[in-house]
This record gives sequence, structure tokens and C-alpha cells, in this order.
Amino acid sequence: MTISVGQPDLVAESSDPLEDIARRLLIEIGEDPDRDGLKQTPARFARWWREFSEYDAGEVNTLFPLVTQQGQTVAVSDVHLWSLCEHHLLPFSCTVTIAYRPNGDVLGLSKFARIAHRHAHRLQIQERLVQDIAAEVSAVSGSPDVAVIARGEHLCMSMRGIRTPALMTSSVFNGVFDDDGPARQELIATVFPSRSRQR
Ligand SMILES: Nc1nc2c(ncn2[C@@H]2O[C@H](COP(=O)(O)OP(=O)(O)OP(=O)(O)O)[C@@H](O)[C@H]2O)c(=O)[nH]1
Ligand SMILES: [Zn+2]
Repeated sequence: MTISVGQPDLVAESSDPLEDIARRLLIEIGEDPDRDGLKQTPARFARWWREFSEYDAGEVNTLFPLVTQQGQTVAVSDVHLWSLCEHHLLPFSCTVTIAYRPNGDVLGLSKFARIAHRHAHRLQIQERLVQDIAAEVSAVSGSPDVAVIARGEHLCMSMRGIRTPALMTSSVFNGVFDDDGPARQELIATVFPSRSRQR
């Protein structure tokens, strides 16, 4: 039997593959996974990845019969999300506005955040995040008139690489919001009043 002295053992004692990956990562970056501060880190790493990837946003199908007049725009703004960029597995944070024109029924307010979190809790790029949110709001509400606008900061750009914090805006305008007509202008004026004054 060969005993290596001073080298942490690559083979983890746990049977959890995520813990094994964390242990290997710590060794690869020159750390000792057996030192006191790091002993529990592989288990925490495994819990965090499961918390992220097995996130359950709950039910979103609560619709109420429409009691307001047709043609009303409903916007839920400043929904704050965290997601992970699929290129570097680093976090990006987004502030999202979701708007729609109810088509017979209205969707419960909290359901917009549930939908948004569901799509943020997977490896994403910001352009696809807004598309995915818009598609689910349309599918659940039965309305083709949906707009989603996100502003995000990506740590893969802020803390590594070019190391330049910046804000990225991505948007989807479907149905009545598609052309730059009154519906879109009303939405921008309501949710981003300072920006609409600059037009
Ligand atoms: N369009 C878009 N790009 C993203 C998003 N998240 C990260 N990126 C970019 O994805 C690109 C990946 O580029 P690559 O050249 O393959 O990777 P890299 O060598 O690490 O690039 P740098 O970040 O420039 O160092 C980078 O420009 C990132 O800024 C996103 O949500 N949308
Ligand atoms: Zn990235």
C-alpha cells in the first residue's frame, strides 16, 4: 500500500458526487480540504447546488375572473432575481419588470415572481431569461400581450475577465407591445418615467 504524505486524498469519504467535486476543486486551487475551515465546505457546496437546481417555485395557476375593464395593462416591476450565467457559472442579478394585458382572467400578483424565480434557478443567459418568463406568463394567463424587461449585472464581467461593472438590459415585447405604439409607450412611461421623458 502506498501512503502519500502531505497530499490531501482526492477520494472523498462521502458518496455524494457534488461533495467529491468540491473536494477536488479545493485541491486543484491549492487548498487543503481537510483543514478546519474547509471540512464542511464540500457538504455546503453540495447543498447550495441542490438548493439552486432543485428550487421549487410552487404553483402558478391561480387566475381570477377579470373584474376590471378590458385593455388594462398590469405591470409588476422591480422583481429582484439572482441567476447563474451558463458560461462561467457565476451569478448575475437582475431587476425584472413583467407586464401583460389580461385576457379574460388575471394572474395572482405573487405568481409573476414565482415564474421569474423558476426560470432564474437554472443556468441562463439574460436574453433567454426574459424570453422564458414571457413565454410562461403567456401560457399561464392565456394572453399573447406580454412584455418582460430585465436589467442585470453579471459578476463574470464585473469580478473577472474585463472586470468592468455594467448594466445589461434585455427585453421581450409580444402582442400589443410588439410595435412601438401606445401600449409600449404607456408601459415605458409608467414603469420608467425618467426614461420616457428623455425620448
Ligand atoms: N449576451 C450575453 N452574454 C453573456 C451573458 N452572460 C455572460 N455573457 C458573456 O458571455 C461571453 C462568453 O465569452 P467567451 O469569449 O466564450 O468567454 P471568456 O473568454 O471568458 O470571455 P470574457 O468574459 O470576455 O473574458 C462573455 O462575453 C460574457 O460577458 C448573458 O446573459 N448574455
Ligand atoms: Zn458569464
